[in-house]
Amino acid sequence: MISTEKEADRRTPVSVLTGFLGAGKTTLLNQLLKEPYFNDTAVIINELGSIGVDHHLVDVIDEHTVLLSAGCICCSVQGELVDTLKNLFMRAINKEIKPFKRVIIETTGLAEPSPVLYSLRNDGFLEERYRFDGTLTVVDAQLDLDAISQRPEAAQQIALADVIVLSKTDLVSEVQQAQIAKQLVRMNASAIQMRSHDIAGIARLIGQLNPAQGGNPAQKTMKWLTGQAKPVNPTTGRSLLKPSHRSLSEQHPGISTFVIEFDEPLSPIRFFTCIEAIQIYYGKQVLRFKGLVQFEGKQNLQIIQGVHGQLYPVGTLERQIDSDIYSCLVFIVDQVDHQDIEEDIRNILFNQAIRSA
Ligand SMILES: Nc1nc2c(ncn2[C@@H]2O[C@H](COP(=O)(O)OP(=O)(O)OP(=O)(O)O)[C@@H](O)[C@H]2O)c(=O)[nH]1
Repeated sequence: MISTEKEADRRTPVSVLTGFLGAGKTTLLNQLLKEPYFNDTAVIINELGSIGVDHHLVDVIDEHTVLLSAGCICCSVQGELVDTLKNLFMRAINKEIKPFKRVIIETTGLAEPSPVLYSLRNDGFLEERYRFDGTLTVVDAQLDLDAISQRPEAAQQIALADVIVLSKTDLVSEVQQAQIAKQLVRMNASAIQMRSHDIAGIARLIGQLNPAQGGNPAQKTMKWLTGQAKPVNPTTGRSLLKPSHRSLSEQHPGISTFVIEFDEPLSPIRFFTCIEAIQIYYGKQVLRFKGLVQFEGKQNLQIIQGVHGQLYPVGTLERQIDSDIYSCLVFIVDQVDHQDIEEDIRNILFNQAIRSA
């Protein structure tokens, strides 16, 4: 019965890939896009910073990859998302791009996924052509879930998940994995739990969740959408279904993002000394930083990734990018003055001094 209904629905499925800052969304997306099944996938990447980095980190960049930058789909760029979905459809119809069979939207780490659902259901053009397929939420297995769930965005992403993908399981013990899995069940009992290394298993789920046809366990999401449950943010009491059109700082109090650009190659020793000092000095106030950095003596840009105080192994961007940027670092911080941190970074990098505490 369900499969007949599924066959009847020819609309393009739209899956939302979400998860808190640095959880591993882009890493998972890259792995999924390597699967032949995902060849005909349109990807929409939403980034907070005014200079996007993530789209450079996605390995398969083609005409189907669209960047929505400088805002969060749950705040300022919701209209842009609607236009992007319309444009993709029209460009495929007009044979400007190859037809695509599914869409994956990678949200920012601060996004509440529900406004995406709102957009799909409240725009006649989109509703006829696209169907919401479900939300995959990536959760970093290293994180202290009690602490992270204090952030309303993170709690929301987990609560709305149809599939929870536990990432970085290689960095924690089996016991810790079992503990976090139990905690996640308490936060969302209906979501399917997967491990991020099970790419084939995750791939099989995408496009098949289809909450509207009851084929998926995340009834909660659909109840929220259809008004059978009260769709409010448990922390703020704010409706989850209305688009907010608020700025980043209004929507996510205390959190802000900024970009530091460098117009000369950096000394790697100074750079890593600087990052360590900044992490010690600002601690958990630096939620996330990432960037592309040109080091002295290196031909390719290096990929820098930091998540909640942890610097990840540096990667190399194998291809050249068409950009005016020499090196840039995007920071997402909580209650930090941008000028202070930028001054500290430039001081350590170029003058070897830091403000006293
Ligand atoms: N060891 C390990 N590292 C991982 C895993 N998944 C992601 N990472 C690393 O975690 C860092 C952040 O990963 P991303 O995929 O960029 O995270 P994200 O959720 O896309 O980040 P934002 O878009 O900034 O919120 C990178 O350095 C990844 O290499 C994993 O399963 N194991």
